[in-house]
Amino acid sequence: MSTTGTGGAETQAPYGSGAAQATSRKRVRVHHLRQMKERGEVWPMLTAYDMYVAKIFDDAGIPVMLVGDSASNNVFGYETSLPVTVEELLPLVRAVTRATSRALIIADLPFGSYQASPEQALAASVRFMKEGRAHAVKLEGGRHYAEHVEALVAAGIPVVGHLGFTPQSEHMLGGYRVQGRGDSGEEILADALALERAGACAVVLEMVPASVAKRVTAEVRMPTIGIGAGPDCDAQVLVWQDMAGLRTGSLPRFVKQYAGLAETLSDATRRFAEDVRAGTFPGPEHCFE
Ligand SMILES: Nc1nc(=O)c2c([nH]1)NC[C@@H]1CN(c3ccc(C(=O)N[C@@H](CCC(=O)O)C(=O)O)cc3)CN21
Ligand SMILES: CC(C)C(=O)C(=O)O
Ligand SMILES: [Mg+2]
Repeated sequence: MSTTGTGGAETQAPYGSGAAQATSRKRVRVHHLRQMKERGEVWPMLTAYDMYVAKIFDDAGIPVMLVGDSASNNVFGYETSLPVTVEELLPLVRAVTRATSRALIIADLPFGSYQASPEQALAASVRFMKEGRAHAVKLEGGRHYAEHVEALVAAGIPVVGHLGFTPQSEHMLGGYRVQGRGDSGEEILADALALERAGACAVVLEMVPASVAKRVTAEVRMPTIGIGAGPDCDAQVLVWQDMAGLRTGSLPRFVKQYAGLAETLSDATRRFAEDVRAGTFPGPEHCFE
């Protein structure tokens, strides 16, 4: 059932440069991630937590979205990543998968839902795949989670790893700090290789020196997804509210703002409030006879 050109459905990634990107309607699958790496195609990724936003990203050609445990901060208003639960994240995952038709949707396993054992990781991941309709899960950690990754992969669940600054371990890491400087860069590479051997399909590298990310990217076959990890990763991810300027105040150095949604929404809100107070909304065109 070949669809396009020379590649056919098995080898032609649904996204990519040129015509394939504009025309394909197929859902991205995990094997496409490695294909994009092999072709040298760098891809964009964003977090998403709800329907309208996920649909905009899907239509804009974002091939992979993450329903991050960063919903803890950016949806639920907790101070850190730690409090958010599977119960809180599941409906967000479900909304994002329901709202999209092309992007691959990754569910982030929250703190406490997988660390205890491969069995615990499997139980949480099955919920995200089954109830959330996610296409892959992500967990934080390196070689110590190789058995967890193996158990998930054996169950048919694609797994993304996450190394460098891992927010669920902020108390162990001593805050929001760059990881892998100096000799510890080797540890990150060793962890990435352990995850790959265990069957991970990609790995997030968060706040590591660009040189370390470049080296890891060269030495693993799975794609690396950078956030504060320099330009040589196979993909780049940002939290969408950071990218779009909905979150204001002091931002991490790795963020680039592409819009000012906070200001736009604040202006709209003030004008609505003004109109209501002045009696100029609703007008006749908003009323029924
Ligand atoms: N909105 C949002 N964006 C994120 O990138 C994000 C979340 N939330 N929540 C979960 C984690 C936490 N992350 C963070 C949080 C803070 C810094 C930060 O303050 N970075 C500073 C200090 C770095 C340093 O001192 O070395 C920076 O300037 O980058 C970085 C990543 C990344 N994740
Ligand atoms: C920043 C990304 C990689 C993440 O883990 C999250 O949003 O939770
Ligand atoms: Mg996360």
